[in-house]
Amino acid sequence: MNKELKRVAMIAHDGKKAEMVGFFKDYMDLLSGVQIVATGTTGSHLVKAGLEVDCKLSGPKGGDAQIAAMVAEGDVDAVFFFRDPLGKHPHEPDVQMLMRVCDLYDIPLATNPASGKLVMSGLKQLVGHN
Ligand SMILES: O=C(CO)COP(=O)(O)O
Repeated sequence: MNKELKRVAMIAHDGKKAEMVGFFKDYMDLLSGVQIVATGTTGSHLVKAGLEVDCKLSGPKGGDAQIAAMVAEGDVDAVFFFRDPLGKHPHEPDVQMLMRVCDLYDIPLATNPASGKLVMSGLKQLVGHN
């Protein structure tokens, strides 16, 4: 089945940012022409790695909430949110809200690189990408 892949969201807690940048370098081909939205600091790392990114606010300052709103409005096709299960996050309610909204609207949500790989391979099939 061929479907247009318009926009994906990328978010990583501090302990996972380097892993996220490495992860996405493997999917540059698939992502060419796909809009990327990210929380502020994650986005700045991805920009440094050569991606074009719509950077929202930093997560603790409302970035997760901004991306949740985009998901609710049907503007995001998949969310890659590499969470740090060992960290404490002052904006944990926003984190939970983003994940809840993904579940509510049945939007693929990968919270670690292993599930990220599976979502990416699903997206490849969806868009008929080799
Ligand atoms: O806190 C985050 C996700 O909850 C990520 O935010 P930053 O990308 O701004 O660090």
